[in-house]
Amino acid sequence: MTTNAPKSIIVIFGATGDLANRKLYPSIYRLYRNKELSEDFAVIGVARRPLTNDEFRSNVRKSVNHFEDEKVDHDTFASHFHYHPFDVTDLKSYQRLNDLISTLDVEYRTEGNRIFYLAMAPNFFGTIAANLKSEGLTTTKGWSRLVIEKPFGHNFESARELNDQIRQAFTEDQIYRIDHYLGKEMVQNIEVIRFANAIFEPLWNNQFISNIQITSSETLGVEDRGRYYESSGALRDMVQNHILQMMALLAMEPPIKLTTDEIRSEKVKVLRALRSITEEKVDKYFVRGQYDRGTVDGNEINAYRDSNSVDPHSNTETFVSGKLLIDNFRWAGVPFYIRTGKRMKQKSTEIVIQFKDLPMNLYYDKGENIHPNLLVIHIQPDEGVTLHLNAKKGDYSSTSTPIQLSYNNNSNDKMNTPEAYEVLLYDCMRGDSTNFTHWDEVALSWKYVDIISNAWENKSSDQFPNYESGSNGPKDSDDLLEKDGFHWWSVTRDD
Ligand SMILES: NC(=O)C1=CN([C@@H]2O[C@H](COP(=O)(O)OP(=O)(O)OC[C@H]3O[C@@H](n4cnc5c(N)ncnc54)[C@H](OP(=O)(O)O)[C@@H]3O)[C@@H](O)[C@H]2O)C=CC1
Ligand SMILES: O=C1O[C@H](COP(=O)(O)O)[C@@H](O)[C@H](O)[C@H]1O
Repeated sequence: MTTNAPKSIIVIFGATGDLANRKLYPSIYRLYRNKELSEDFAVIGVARRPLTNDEFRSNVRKSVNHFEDEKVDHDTFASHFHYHPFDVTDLKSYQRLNDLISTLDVEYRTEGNRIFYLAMAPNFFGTIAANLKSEGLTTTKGWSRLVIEKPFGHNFESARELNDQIRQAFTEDQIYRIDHYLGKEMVQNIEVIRFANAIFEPLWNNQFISNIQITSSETLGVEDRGRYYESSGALRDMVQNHILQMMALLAMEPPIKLTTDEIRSEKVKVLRALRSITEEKVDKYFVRGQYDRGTVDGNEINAYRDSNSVDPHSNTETFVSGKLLIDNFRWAGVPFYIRTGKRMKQKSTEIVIQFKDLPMNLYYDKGENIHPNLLVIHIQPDEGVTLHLNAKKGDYSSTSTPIQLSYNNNSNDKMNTPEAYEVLLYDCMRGDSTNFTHWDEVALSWKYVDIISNAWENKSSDQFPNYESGSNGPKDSDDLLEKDGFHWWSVTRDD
């Protein structure tokens, strides 16, 4: 991060909600504490409930009170926050919001710069964007930007409709579609590992890589989001966005420059090269699962179907694994296996790149079990990289043993690793949209995922629930790789 702190007013729609309190206020606090945000910033919170400025500031202070940082005066920090209650569907209220922005613009010297952050249910996105435009809030002497939370649509058609609505009010370069995985330190590190190291890029292709595995497992269940999750499921919730984004970063060609447009254009090419499957073949390439009761971290867990706001006969998947193929020169024949699920054994996001075996390995002749070379990118909770190699055992024999070269980002500088939302907010203020998703990426991802979700919607599973809470998902997911002669590399510490 540079120290060139941008000046702006951030208007948060949904200011009393979970996302604002749990993620956005702490992120703004950390930017402020790290002096990445100048004193010239103001936040306007919008929601319906009738709070005073003081009550709102007190809520903001509560959301950051776990930072016991003596260098920061929490009252001074909270004094930058202002509350403006109204129903976002009420067109008349936008004029008053505009007046408040103009007043604060002078007070905080923010030079007309405005960020509109839509931390609200997606059915409001289009209305808010249209109202901002029609009431003149997007016309300013500085810049105005729109940050949109997920989900961006429910399928390609609804995403296109939403995009058309938003594009009536904002240009593509003013729109920042959040995918919080793109703000994670080690996801951003994929490009650096690939393009700043001479040893990997020459091997990064189908001649040397046998398969790539992306796993994002969670121990949490659907919590109190049953209503949203019932209409989403793991495929829309995690695969359409986070998983396909990580895959695109792993598979893209080196961009000619590290600019937003060049990187995006390479990612788009990967998504275009994804081999589309027909509805009939979905079950050959994808496995779905739903958690049953079980034990996670020593706690007894109920089945998904027993969660709040979930249909007791629900057919929603809480687990997906799949085999993706990319039809281009670099990746022809290399499966990308993906896996994500709730209530699994461990919270972990990891990428494993498995290299092909040597054409003739002299140690096989000696009956030794040579471990394949793996490059593991640990996204979370551990952050780092491990390279699995073989070396001589430290004894008098000449036998080999697997060894690991590890870099652990957490142990180096854990306290300073920025939160994903913090990085993304900061990027938005600087006008850098590299780590946000372009419409073309969203559209292609939906088109790919729609075929799978249509197939599953047309044919309900008669096997749900099919994995125990606290496990690594259904057995079919293991079989998916076994058919190809592979297996999932473990993401759990105690396996
Ligand atoms: N929570 C999370 O961890 C994540 C959330 N998201 C996305 O972020 C968005 C917000 O989620 P979340 O914070 O959980 O939702 P919440 O339900 O917790 O918050 C919704 C907010 O919208 C306000 N609101 C609702 N209706 C209106 C209205 N008509 N006019 C003005 N304000 C209104 C509510 O305040 P009031 O009732 O006072 O009006 C509240 O502040 C969603 O799109 C979600 O998918 C994405 C990733 C993670
Ligand atoms: O977008 C989402 O992501 C979270 C997982 O995020 P992580 O940063 O904790 O890995 C997931 O729980 C949620 O269902 C989904 O909407």
